[in-house]
Amino acid sequence: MNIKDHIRSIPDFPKPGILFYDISTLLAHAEAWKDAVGQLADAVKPYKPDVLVGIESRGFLVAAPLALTLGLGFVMIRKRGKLPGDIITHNYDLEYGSDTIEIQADAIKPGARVVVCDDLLATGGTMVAAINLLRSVGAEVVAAQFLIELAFLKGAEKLDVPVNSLVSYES
Ligand SMILES: O=P(O)(O)OC[C@H]1O[C@H](OP(=O)(O)OP(=O)(O)O)[C@H](O)[C@@H]1O
Ligand SMILES: Nc1ncnc2[nH]cnc12
Repeated sequence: MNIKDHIRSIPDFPKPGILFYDISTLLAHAEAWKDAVGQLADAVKPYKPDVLVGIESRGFLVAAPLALTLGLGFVMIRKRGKLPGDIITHNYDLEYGSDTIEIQADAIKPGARVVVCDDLLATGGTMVAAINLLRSVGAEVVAAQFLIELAFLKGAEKLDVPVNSLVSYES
């Protein structure tokens, strides 16, 4: 199964000059998606995680089925103001402006081995922020797992954990 055959690229979204890699077509194809989740499971298993974390929102689509497949719990990192109860917040800078992500304070046991999952690695800013947030609650981040890596943006160079992706694009 070639996963790239099920990913659609759409030019000029969300703005002119950006090529958007759309996973809707992969998600809609049960056989291809099952195969992709199996490949993700094979990639993540060697890190022996205690728990998987997904980054809102497309990261949830990757982390939740993967956690079920591996028999692990799944924890959400969400954007500002979405999580109830005691929350730990992390603010981070973007090219223009800033953003905030959050996790529930009791979601991760101190020292837990965590693999963080997202659908796509672009500049790496989102994953750097997620790793910093997880470390602030005592997680041991053992890997970052993606479905897609936009290798030409060199986001992996910003990450100080092992980085895995199922498919990579050079432009
Ligand atoms: O490596 P980066 O440059 O940080 O970009 C990658 C992030 O961008 C996308 O999320 P988006 O903010 O579009 O949110 P969504 O998942 O809710 O669509 C994608 O799902 C990653 O989380
Ligand atoms: N080019 C892209 N395609 C899909 N999702 C993205 N998230 C950030 N950059 C993206």
